[in-house]
Amino acid sequence: MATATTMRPLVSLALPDQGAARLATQLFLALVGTLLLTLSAKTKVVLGPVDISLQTLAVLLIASAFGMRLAVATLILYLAEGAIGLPVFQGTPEKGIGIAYMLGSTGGYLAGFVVMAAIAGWAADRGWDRHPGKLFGAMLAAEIVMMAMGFAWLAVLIGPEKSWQFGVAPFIAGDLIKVALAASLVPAVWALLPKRP
Ligand SMILES: O=C(O)CCCC[C@@H]1SC[C@@H]2NC(=O)N[C@@H]21
Repeated sequence: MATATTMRPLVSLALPDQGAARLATQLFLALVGTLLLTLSAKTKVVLGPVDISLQTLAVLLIASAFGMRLAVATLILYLAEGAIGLPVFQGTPEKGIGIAYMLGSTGGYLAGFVVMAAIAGWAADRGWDRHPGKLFGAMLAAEIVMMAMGFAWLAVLIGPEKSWQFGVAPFIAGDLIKVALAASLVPAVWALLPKRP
């Protein structure tokens, strides 16, 4: 149910108001979102147990364009595709597939993507996607939570020192740039759209 604090995210401009058409469009968007996530996972620089990729940028863009509910559904669909063995993740199929892969070195980030989408989508639902400063703050919080989850799981597997060395330190600068990019892009799209009453 909509509340007084709920604003419509970008995707609402393309969504039918109700009924089967709305559901079908949401399903289509979720599938397109998982394709984008797969492409972003494969756009990578190989480093070691965890590689550099564009996944955080994709998660943040999807979340701020879709809003919390559709973004979380999209991320869950993405994880489900991976769980049944589709090669949608950074290291699939070469480092394994399915649940076995998801319990490996990048499992914490994969779970973290869902929380990241929820935080950034929550901000978009409150109209923060129109303001670069507010959106940057929310996306930075989302990034920190996701990285903490990635770090914690990797620390269980290889210890905290190595987890910091291989799972956090190499990504700080690049991920900050992705956060800044996502936080600028979405408000810029809103600014280009004709003002609605
Ligand atoms: O196996 C996967 O598909 C998940 C890979 C997670 C990569 C993490 S996300 C945060 C950090 N930034 C990057 O560019 N790579 C790592």
